[in-house]
Amino acid sequence: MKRNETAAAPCHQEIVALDRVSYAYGTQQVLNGVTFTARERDFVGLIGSNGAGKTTLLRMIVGLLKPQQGQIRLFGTPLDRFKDWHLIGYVPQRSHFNPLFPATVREVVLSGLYGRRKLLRRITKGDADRAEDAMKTLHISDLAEKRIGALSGGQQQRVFLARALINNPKLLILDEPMSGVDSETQTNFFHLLRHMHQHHNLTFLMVSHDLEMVLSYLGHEPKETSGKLAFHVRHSHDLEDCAETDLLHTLRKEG
Ligand SMILES: Nc1ncnc2c1ncn2[C@@H]1O[C@H](COP(=O)(O)OP(=O)(O)OP(=O)(O)O)[C@@H](O)[C@H]1O
Repeated sequence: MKRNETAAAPCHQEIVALDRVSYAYGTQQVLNGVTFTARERDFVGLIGSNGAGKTTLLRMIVGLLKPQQGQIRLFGTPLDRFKDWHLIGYVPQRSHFNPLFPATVREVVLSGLYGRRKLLRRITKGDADRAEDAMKTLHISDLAEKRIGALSGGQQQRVFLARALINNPKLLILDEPMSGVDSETQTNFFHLLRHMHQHHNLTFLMVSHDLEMVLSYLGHEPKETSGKLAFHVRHSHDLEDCAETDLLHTLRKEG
């Protein structure tokens, strides 16, 4: 199939397109004909009550579940042919993380570099430098040797964000990144995301329960709804051109 050619200015390429996507677990229909497009530099908040199908949708977008009907395109390419996974950073739900996992912060951040088929690749000097950069950017360099399970919730969030940013992605997917941490940590983390959205060429797709903070940025009126899911969207126009930026370096320069 050809690249999707819907009207898109050079900086507003289609990033994620859901075209009548449906999914059922057995007889339980969870998603029914979901249609939505996220364009470059949109910040999309995916809001819905417990069981609305948010996680199911994210799992389909990252290729872990296959839609039973409909199609998903990433960066204009149908999902079953999409290979550029380095363009996508993923921040998982912290509650899915096993606190006994025996890895250091540096190892967790480095693991973001491994593409799906590169698990056995050797770590190059460039990889190591990139990890140091990501940790500096997120102010977690002093935690590099600590076991991830020994950190506070807010510190763990930063580690997972550093891991997601290590490849300089174009799309950042976050699954309830602010759950289970205190409100000050939530606010700081969201400010960091907002800053990244306003100043960098990044698209966000975030599942969240923290409605007030998120909706005050994205607006209370959803752009689209589908079943019990609502897509709240804010677009950033800060960058005047489409120049590529090295996210980690520019973020760090901004302090
Ligand atoms: N592996 C599975 N097998 C069977 N049913 C499932 C499975 N995963 C999810 N479900 C069911 O599908 C529905 C949607 O689940 P999903 O996790 O996608 O919702 P959600 O919107 O992310 O919910 P929450 O806000 O509680 O995380 C729920 O009723 C859930 O019980």
